[in-house]
Amino acid sequence: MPVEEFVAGWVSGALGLVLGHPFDTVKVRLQTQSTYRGIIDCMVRTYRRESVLGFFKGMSFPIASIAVVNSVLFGVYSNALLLLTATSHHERRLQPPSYTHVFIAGCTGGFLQAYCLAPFDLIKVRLQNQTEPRARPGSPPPRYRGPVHCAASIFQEEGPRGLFRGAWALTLRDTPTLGIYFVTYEWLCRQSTPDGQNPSSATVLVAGGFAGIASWVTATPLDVVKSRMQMAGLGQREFQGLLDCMVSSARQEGLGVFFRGLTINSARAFPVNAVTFLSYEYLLHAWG
Ligand SMILES: C[N+](C)(C)CCCC[C@H](N)C(=O)O
Repeated sequence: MPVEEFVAGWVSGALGLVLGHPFDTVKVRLQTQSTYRGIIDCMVRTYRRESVLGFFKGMSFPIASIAVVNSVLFGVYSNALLLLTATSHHERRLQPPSYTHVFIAGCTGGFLQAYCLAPFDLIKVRLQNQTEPRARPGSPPPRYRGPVHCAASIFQEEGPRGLFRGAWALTLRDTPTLGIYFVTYEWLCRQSTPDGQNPSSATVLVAGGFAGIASWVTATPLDVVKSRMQMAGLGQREFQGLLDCMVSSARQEGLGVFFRGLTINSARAFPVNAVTFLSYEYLLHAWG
């Protein structure tokens, strides 16, 4: 089994993540604090008070998890295509796989990465939703002191299965949308590249960016449901299941609820996935 794809997936995921983290910080602050007037106001105030470093708070944990998650996604995707079409990464430019094969391989990668991602994503969402200001002497400490403490508390309070809360919604979110991710990327690359040639760096950047947007736009409704199910069990309302969560959210807040965070997610998705695909292609080419 070729392993370069796993390593290239890991490195490219980490690069994309660093670039996207400032957007993620702004997104989380907008979602959890009501003092900002909008995206720009939040950026300006963060920069004034905390300098550029303010945008990179809390990045170490996602970096560790993206290493696992992205290497599984890209590694499984490429190896699934190898099984389906008997072509290696390099041979695929001359003998491009069908979009059906690309979609199946993408869904397989998405399905398996969702299971690795589930506990990491749960911890991230729980920590991101802690709105207490930084601990001051005398003030009660926040419920979770950090990622390790958060994982240990969930394990103790909700059992080992508690760590996989929302995993089903996450799997449903990621399986088809990562199929869409790779199909969009391949389609855009092929549109602007003569047959048999490697796509230019500019093409890879644009195709990767739009693949990220297409994937996030289609994933957003289930992203909202997933996050709500992950937060249940924390004294918030428990849902009977995924459908119950969807129906009651829509009833209470209208259909618009399924598109929360779409703008900032798309703004983040373009640079993150442009850089992810560019570095992935570059590394595999360099190891050629
Ligand atoms: C499937 N879903 C839309 C959830 C993610 C697709 C892109 C994954 C990428 N690591 C990123 O963070 O943007």
